[in-house]
Amino acid sequence: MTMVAEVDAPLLQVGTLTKTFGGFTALDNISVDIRKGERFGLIGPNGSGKTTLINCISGALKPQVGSVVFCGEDITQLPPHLRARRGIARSFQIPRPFKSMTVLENLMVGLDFASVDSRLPEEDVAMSILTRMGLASKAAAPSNTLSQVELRKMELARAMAVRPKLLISDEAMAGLSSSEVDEVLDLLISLGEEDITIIMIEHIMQAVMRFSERVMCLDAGKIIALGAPGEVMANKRVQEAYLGT
Ligand SMILES: Nc1ncnc2c1ncn2[C@@H]1O[C@H](COP(=O)(O)OP(=O)(O)OP(=O)(O)O)[C@@H](O)[C@H]1O
Repeated sequence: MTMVAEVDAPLLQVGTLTKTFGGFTALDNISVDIRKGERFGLIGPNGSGKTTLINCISGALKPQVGSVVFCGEDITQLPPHLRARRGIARSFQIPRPFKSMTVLENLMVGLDFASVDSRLPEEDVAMSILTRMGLASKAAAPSNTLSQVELRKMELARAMAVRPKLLISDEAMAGLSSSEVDEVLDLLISLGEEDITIIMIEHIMQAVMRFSERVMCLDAGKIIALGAPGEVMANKRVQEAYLGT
C-alpha cells in the first residue's frame, strides 16, 4: 500500500498559497497538485497572478501564507538555486543568452550552475541536449546569430541542462509564427513523454489546448477553473475573464 501511495504522490503540491504586495493580494489561497509527467497549462488575463505563482514555485518570491512541496519535501523556504538543484527549471519568455558565447558555451554555463553530476564530460552532455532540441548544427554559432525560434529552443535547452523534473515554460512561444509555435510545442510534448512535468504559461490558446492535459485559469489571484482544456475553455467565468464581459 505504501508503495502505491508513493507512486501516486503528486510531484508538486501547492497548498493554500497567498502572496500579497503591500495591501494588494496577487495570489489568494491557491491550492493545486500536479502529478509527475503532467503537461499543465496555466492561463489567465494579464495581471491575474500567473507569474507570481510561478515565482513562488521557483523561489523568486516567498508567499506570506501556504506551502510548496516538491517530491514530498517542503521547499517553501528554499532559495531558487537550491530548488533548481532539486529539479525545478524555468525557461523565460525573453531569452537571456550570454550573447558573446556560442550556443554550446551558453549551455555549459547552465550545467555548471546546476552542478550536474554526470559520468560524461560536460561538453558531451551539452551536445546531447542540443541534438535533442534540434540545435546541434548551431553549437558553434554565437548565440546572437540565432533566429527567434532558435533562441527559444536554446532557452529550453538551457533549462533542460539542469535535468529538471519540473520545467516551467513562461510564454516560450510569444511572437513566433504558427509553424514555429508547433515546432516548440512538439519539443515540449516530447519532453513530457520523458516524464518531465511541464507547467506552461501561455497566452496562445491554440497552443494551450494542444499541449495541456489539464488547464488552470487564474483571475485576480484566484483559481476560477481547473480541469480538461475543453472544459476550462467552455467555462463561462473563463470566457468572461478573457473577454471582459
Ligand atoms: N513585485 C511586485 N510588487 C507589486 N505588485 C506586483 C509585483 N509583482 C506582481 N505584482 C502585481 O500582482 C498582480 C499579478 O501579477 P503577475 O505578474 O503575477 O500577473 P500575470 O498573470 O503573470 O500577468 P501577465 O500575463 O501580464 O504576465 C499584478 O497586478 C501585478 O501588478
